[in-house]
Amino acid sequence: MAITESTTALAKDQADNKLRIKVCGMKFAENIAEVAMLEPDFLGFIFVSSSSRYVADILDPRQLRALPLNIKRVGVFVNETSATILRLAGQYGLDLVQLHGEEKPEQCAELQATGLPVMKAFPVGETFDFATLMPYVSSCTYFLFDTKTDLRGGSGHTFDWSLLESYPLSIPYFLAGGIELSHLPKLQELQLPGLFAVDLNSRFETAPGLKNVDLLCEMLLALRNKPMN
Ligand SMILES: O=C(O)c1ccccc1N[C@@H]1O[C@H](COP(=O)(O)O)[C@@H](O)[C@H]1O
Repeated sequence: MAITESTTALAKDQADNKLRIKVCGMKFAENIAEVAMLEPDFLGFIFVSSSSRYVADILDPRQLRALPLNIKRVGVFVNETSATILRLAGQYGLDLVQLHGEEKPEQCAELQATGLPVMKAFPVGETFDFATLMPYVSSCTYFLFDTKTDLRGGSGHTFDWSLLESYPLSIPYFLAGGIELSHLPKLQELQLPGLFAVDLNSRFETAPGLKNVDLLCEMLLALRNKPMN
């Protein structure tokens, strides 16, 4: 798919102004099929070998390619080469890649130029300097904000979401980091400019990569009709 087609297709997704939901860190075929029945907008797969959610040595790529088309497949990478990302994106039929390391704007641009949309993740500490985002504006379809910790991701910790109240850009973003069921009332009230999706991962697990389907079902049903902001 050419860059203009892929970004236009994703932009069309935003037309109804509904908050999107990504369930990340999926690993096991049966669990993936159960979670897919809940119809999240995005399912995420970790291609980082140091993660306990690493998927590449356990999941048959055909199972990922067989997911319903309305669920976008997101591959999560940390400081991986573009050649490897593109190879795995083709093999697993990824719709989008989430770059969770120190990837440069040039690499994001290189990947997007092939027609593969890029979501660049940024760690958020006690403060966040939005100027950090500027070099990435022309080379990313989405941003993702996750809690800054010693881990690369999947920490289970939240950050102060009110830091995003002054988000100054038009690029939509995913909110990540330790989101759990108890945050539901806060999420339902949340009004953040640019917020496009919430990302659910370790707080919905019974073991790394194994999601609690009942817990996710409760969260997805409650968030399904929430407007983005
Ligand atoms: O989940 C992982 O193991 C992981 C490893 C390396 C990079 C990113 C990873 N996960 C991402 O982390 C965020 C937040 O997860 P959590 O809710 O705090 O568990 C999420 O976007 C995952 O995609």
